[in-house]
Amino acid sequence: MSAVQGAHSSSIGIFLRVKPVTRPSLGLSVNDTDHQIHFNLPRALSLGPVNNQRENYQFSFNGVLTADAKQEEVFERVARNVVLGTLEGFNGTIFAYGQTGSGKTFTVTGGPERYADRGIIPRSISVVFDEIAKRAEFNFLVHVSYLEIYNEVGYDLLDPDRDVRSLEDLPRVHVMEDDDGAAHMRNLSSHRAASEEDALNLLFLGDTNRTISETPLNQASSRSHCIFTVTIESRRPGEPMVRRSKLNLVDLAGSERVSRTGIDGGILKEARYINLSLHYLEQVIIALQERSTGGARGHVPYRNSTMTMVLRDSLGGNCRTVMIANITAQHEMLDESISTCRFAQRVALVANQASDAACCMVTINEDIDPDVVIKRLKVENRELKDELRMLRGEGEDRGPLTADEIERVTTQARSYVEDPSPEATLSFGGSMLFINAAFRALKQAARGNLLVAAKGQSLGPPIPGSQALPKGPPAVAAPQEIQQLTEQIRQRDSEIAILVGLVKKAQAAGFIPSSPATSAASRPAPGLPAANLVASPSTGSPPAAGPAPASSGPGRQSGSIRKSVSMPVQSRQPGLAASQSSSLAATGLGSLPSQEVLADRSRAFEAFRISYSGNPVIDANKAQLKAKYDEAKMHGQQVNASKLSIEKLKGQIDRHRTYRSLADITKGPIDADQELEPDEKEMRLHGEVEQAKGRYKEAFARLRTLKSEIEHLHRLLEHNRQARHPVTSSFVGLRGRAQQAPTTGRTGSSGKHGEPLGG
Ligand SMILES: Nc1ncnc2c1ncn2[C@@H]1O[C@H](COP(=O)(O)OP(=O)(O)OP(=O)(O)O)[C@@H](O)[C@H]1O
Repeated sequence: MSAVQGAHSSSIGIFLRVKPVTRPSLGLSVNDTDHQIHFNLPRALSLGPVNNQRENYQFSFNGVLTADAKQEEVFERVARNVVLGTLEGFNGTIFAYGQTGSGKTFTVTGGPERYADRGIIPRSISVVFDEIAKRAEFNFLVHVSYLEIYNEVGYDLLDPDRDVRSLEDLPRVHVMEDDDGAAHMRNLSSHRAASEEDALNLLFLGDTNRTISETPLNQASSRSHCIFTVTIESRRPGEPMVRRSKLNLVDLAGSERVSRTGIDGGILKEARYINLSLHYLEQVIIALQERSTGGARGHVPYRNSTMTMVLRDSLGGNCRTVMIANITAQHEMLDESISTCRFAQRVALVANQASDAACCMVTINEDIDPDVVIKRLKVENRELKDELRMLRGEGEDRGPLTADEIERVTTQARSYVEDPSPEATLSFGGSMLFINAAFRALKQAARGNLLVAAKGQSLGPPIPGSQALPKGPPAVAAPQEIQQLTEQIRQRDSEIAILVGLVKKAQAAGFIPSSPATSAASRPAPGLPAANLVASPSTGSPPAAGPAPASSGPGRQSGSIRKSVSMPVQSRQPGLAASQSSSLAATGLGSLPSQEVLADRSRAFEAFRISYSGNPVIDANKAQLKAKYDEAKMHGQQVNASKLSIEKLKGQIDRHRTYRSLADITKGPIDADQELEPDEKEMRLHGEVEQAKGRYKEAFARLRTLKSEIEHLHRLLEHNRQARHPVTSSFVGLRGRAQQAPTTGRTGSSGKHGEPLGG
């Protein structure tokens, strides 16, 4: 017998994710093509919450992620659209539901070991900032908050000022409801994240607080809910309309129920939730499901628990919501997996927003920003006052026009005269000062024309403050002038070639990392032979091949190098080496000895290296920096190893407690609210967890210190280079860019949420 339940007309998307196990149950088969999962239970296993007579169960989802699905696929199929929606102003929620150990945290946050294991949160952060970079026409503001709810109490995971040792050290958050029933978190901090790295650092801080604050008895990761929220605000510059949206990424507590069997073994009841608030979540879902399917249920019991209040907008509200049902393919867990699938089917029947919402009725959250409107009205007000004053013929309370203003008026008047279009206008607002200056400029133009007509007879001196308007076609530069300029350009190219050579040498010597910018810079501009970039510095003569100077080509890289190198301008005459040498000497490089040395780039660089007085200091700093990096790597490995061992131990504790709960049940009726006291084995495991945490904290604290020491050393190095050697600041600029490239990409993701990886 089988039961098929549909999931396709819902506005809450449901996805199934199956966690890989070494020996998957034969009673479970997943079909990714029709998005279904089948359970086939032998009668003997039909215990616990599983229905008494049925052996086959079948559930449909919007998508099924099999055990071999990678984190990237999960993000693309489940999360990307929701995340993109938040950039358009739609609220979004993604929540993971499933029993303890089924892979919720792995799915939402990610695994601690490999970069590829990053979960939905760090990937969403990347997408948010990538998309922001693409939308230059908008101004964005991103804020992050991280809330943990344990035993109905909310805790702020992002308080940077506290030394967190237990959950109680975290600031408490209170959920308040306004008149419209919307939930507001009092005391939950919200942090500005200006970049992906900022947001990843906040995630890392929250996860660290989450790990450290667990106490042996609360088992917080399994029994608490965590909600990472990204708030996005966007507007076009100067426009009053502002869009605000929220992305909630939710890792729910373990959903397992302790089940019990009636005396006759036939009647099965759900007896006890490990977490009561999930029971209330189910109540809310049932009420919403009844309401969505036209049932009589009017009241939705959101207020019964903190978590349902927080998620109120995501369930039956104005939000694009997706649920991930995490199950494990382990045979012993099939009853819990069926229970998770069944819950997902209920969720799939909930329609968000209005009752007529068969499809997504979620609305964009747009508001008028009163600040912008006020600013605009003030400007309008000022303009109107000016106009009024002009119409009344009142004087302007300012002095005469400045030379720049007169120049601007004259230029505008000239463009006006030159514009053949009958629609051309000349406007200076209400200012009589400007209008008069424009008249003077026009008069001058008219007199100029008369002058031409009168064959060169002047009508008098030009009007002070105005410029003669052009009387003919623009002057063509003299051939000598062109030649002189071409010569200057060639000399510049030679200077650049020398500096590019120096940069390469500096890279080879480990001064600066090689960057695409420098290597691209050393390539010739398109259409130019390579010889163009390595012209002989001793003569400053043009390169043998390639008649066009580098600057005339469209090579953008060459142009950018030119900008970043601050060479003195005097070297307009032949004899580059002399001017080059003096300019270098002026910057602390010492003088480059001769044209002969300069002709050989390796010798020139060596001369530069030796003459550079700051060298030993830099070398010492570099050695120190390397030592710090080595140490950081070691502590990074320690942090990861401790984290892994904490997770393993927690898994053991969970399993041990589950066995004990089941053993209790077989002995007779149990009190649903009574906590299991830890036994000897559990206490021992908790002790080991505490030790691992100690190691984790110690290594993490050292890492933190090292981070600031490393940053400090980097600053010192940059300072040394820039202060002593302004010319090489262009190298530093290149180096800075080369360093930034990876940071803006994935710095924070070198491990789980940016924590360092051992490797
Ligand atoms: N898809 C997966 N691939 C590889 N490892 C996984 C996968 N899913 C989970 N794991 C591993 O299984 C273990 C338990 O997973 P996880 O902590 O994510 O479970 P959970 O459902 O969040 O448990 P809890 O309710 O206790 O928080 C972790 O070591 C995790 O790295």
